[in-house]
Amino acid sequence: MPLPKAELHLHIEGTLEPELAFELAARNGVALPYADTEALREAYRFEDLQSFLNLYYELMAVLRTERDFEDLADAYLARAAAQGVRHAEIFFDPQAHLARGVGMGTVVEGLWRALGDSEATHGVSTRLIMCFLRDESAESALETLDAAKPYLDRITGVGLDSAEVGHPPVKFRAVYEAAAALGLRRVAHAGEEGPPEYITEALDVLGVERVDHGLRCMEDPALVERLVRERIPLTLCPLSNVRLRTVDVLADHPLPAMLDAGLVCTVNSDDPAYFGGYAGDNFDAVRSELGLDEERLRELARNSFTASFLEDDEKLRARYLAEVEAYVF
Ligand code: HPA
Ligand SMILES: [Zn+2]
Repeated sequence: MPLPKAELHLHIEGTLEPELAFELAARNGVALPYADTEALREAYRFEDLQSFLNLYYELMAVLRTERDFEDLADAYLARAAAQGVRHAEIFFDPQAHLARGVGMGTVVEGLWRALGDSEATHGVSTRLIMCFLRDESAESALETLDAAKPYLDRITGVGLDSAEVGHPPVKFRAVYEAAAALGLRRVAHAGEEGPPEYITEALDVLGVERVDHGLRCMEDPALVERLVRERIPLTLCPLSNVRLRTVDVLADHPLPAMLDAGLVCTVNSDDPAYFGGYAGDNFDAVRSELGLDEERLRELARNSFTASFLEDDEKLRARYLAEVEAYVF
């Protein structure tokens, strides 16, 4: 039995495996510019975040109907469950779909067809986090929040993703204020490719409760001290960092130093279909490549549940935490 864990940094569109991409392309009559799944996998050689995002947005063309989003989420939940994920807080990128003529209702209701009964079908509780694309305008983000208003009973929080450099958090001050007023939880990608100042700005201007990635905080000791003091969780994605060349090799990943510094780190998969592994694969990789011992792995699992947005179900959180403490490696 794998170590029980929560996944807090997972883009549902990034779970689109080549096999499912071709299946949905055939079902929807969409032509993909790749001969087969092998040729598509060949394209997974990324130079940086932008080269990944280009492919990530291109492949979304196959997602058209509620059933497509349901199948996508259902496939992810099955894989995640098999790797010990007991709770998943799942990002989605509505602007990438709205731009293709796929409505908010299709996306949210489609995902919900899988998420709504996932505790019963997969043994995985879920939350949905709607992300704004930071390389789109602030007005577009506000329009997206507006389009989501009929579905807020299904959406726990908002996030910020896509191309980071040149798109500082402050650009999204208004939409985060509006989201907070609607009672939504707030997270944001910061310090993946962008500078440590973006992390500070996400905290001070956007009021985020967790930082996605946050890796580059290590360049600013005063920021590390603050993150430790305020117990701000970071959702790290080790295999993603290697594939997007944020770190050269996994053995150089700062995770052990971050844990030693007292940061509340979690380990997640980001876009597992593209980056070579799901949540359990990321745990296995940091165990073998970074030499984390069992108590460090247990700490990461514990952090994943304490950092999760389970305030509306503390009994469930307590049950998960008890599973972590009782786990025998
Ligand atoms: O790793 C990521 N970073 C930023 N935006 C993203 N959108 C999907 N995955 C990512
Ligand atoms: Zn991400």
